[in-house]
Amino acid sequence: MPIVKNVSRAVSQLLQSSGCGCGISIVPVRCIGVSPRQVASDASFHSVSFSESDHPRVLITGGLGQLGVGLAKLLRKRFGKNNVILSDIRKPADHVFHSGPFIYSDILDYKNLREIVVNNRITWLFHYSALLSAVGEANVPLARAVNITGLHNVLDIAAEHNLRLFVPSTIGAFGPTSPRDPTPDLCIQRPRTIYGVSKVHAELMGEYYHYRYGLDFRCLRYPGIISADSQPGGGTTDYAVQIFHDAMKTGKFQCNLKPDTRLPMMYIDDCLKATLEVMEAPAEALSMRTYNISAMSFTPEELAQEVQKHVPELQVTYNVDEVRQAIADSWPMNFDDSNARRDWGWKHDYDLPELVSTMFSFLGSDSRIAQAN
Ligand SMILES: NC(=O)c1ccc[n+]([C@@H]2O[C@H](COP(=O)([O-])OP(=O)(O)OC[C@H]3O[C@@H](n4cnc5c(N)ncnc54)[C@H](O)[C@@H]3O)[C@@H](O)[C@H]2O)c1
Ligand SMILES: C[C@@H](O)[C@H](N)C(=O)O
Repeated sequence: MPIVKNVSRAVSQLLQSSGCGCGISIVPVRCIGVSPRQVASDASFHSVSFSESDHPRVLITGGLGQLGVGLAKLLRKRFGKNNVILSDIRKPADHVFHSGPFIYSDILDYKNLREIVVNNRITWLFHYSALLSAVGEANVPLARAVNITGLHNVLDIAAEHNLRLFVPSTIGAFGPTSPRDPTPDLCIQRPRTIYGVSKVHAELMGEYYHYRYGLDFRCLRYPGIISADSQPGGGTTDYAVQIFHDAMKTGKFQCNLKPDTRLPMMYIDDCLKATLEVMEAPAEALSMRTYNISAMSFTPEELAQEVQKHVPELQVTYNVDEVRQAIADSWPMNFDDSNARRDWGWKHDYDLPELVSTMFSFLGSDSRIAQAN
């Protein structure tokens, strides 16, 4: 990107040499005073050691959703329990609260977020707070606030405090005019959901802050993620998690997408592995700042067939949700992640058969399988 780099360098030089005392900053520092709310930002964080170490000090926003608790577990194994703070606006379950530092953080509260970053000397931020595709369509003003205004807060704080920032994007950042089979990293992006629009905005703003202010922004476009011990938060791909629970509990599953709706999907361990890998990749390895990642792609019918290998009596019916179906029909069917594979060595571990057997071993399917045989 020689032109972009030159523009960025020229703007920085201009601002540095202006000497006008007008307060123009090369990072987007917001002029705010002391927070009137003296929030004890490190209230649940007394055991933190502030000794210097090589490990990053991590904050995860929106950490009580489908992906955040698993990410915290992985990062704590790598960097130490007290170097990773989970945050959310919800109350954590006991086992989550006792598994490591947890803190209240509303990403719409800029000053509180800044206090948390400063008081805990955060160096890496994983920004997971979001309203997903289906719940976003049900409450557009809230989705716009959380997904767009929240991102602005995070970007400014990350740039101001020199953080390495991870923001996940999604297959939902593409739309009906994008090539769908396969979908490359760089192509038309005209999504038709507020979720998708906010994620394209996040990709572009993050990359802009990278080139303009030097922010170390890293972004992966996740497929639909499938996990056993956490529930999805209201997306279009949720059916692919629900089928396992219903197969186990009732042996009946009603799918809200048509049987031939093909979407890219991934097991959570692969998703979290990719997230850590891209954050640890040397900057020189990254030819881009936003990458597709892919593992498998299937339809509800294909997933049901694989599930029936474990629960043969499973009955699947279809009751299509028009909103979700329209969203799914506009999304990629297959994701081209060749750039991630080439640049930083991305490689998935789970294809459909491994995904399904792993889900059942987590959910303890043995009794049902035994019954079926
Ligand atoms: N799960 C997937 O299939 C998937 C796929 C692609 C991308 N992603 C992205 O990964 C990230 C995490 O996804 P997830 O599935 O865990 O989402 P989720 O919906 O399960 O969790 C999102 C969390 O954000 C929190 N939140 C909402 N408003 C907030 C606010 N004002 N301040 C702070 N937190 C707030 C919620 O309480 C919730 O715990 C999201 O950005 C999502 O877009 C997820
Ligand atoms: C694909 C992803 O972004 C999310 N699971 C959704 O369906 O909205």
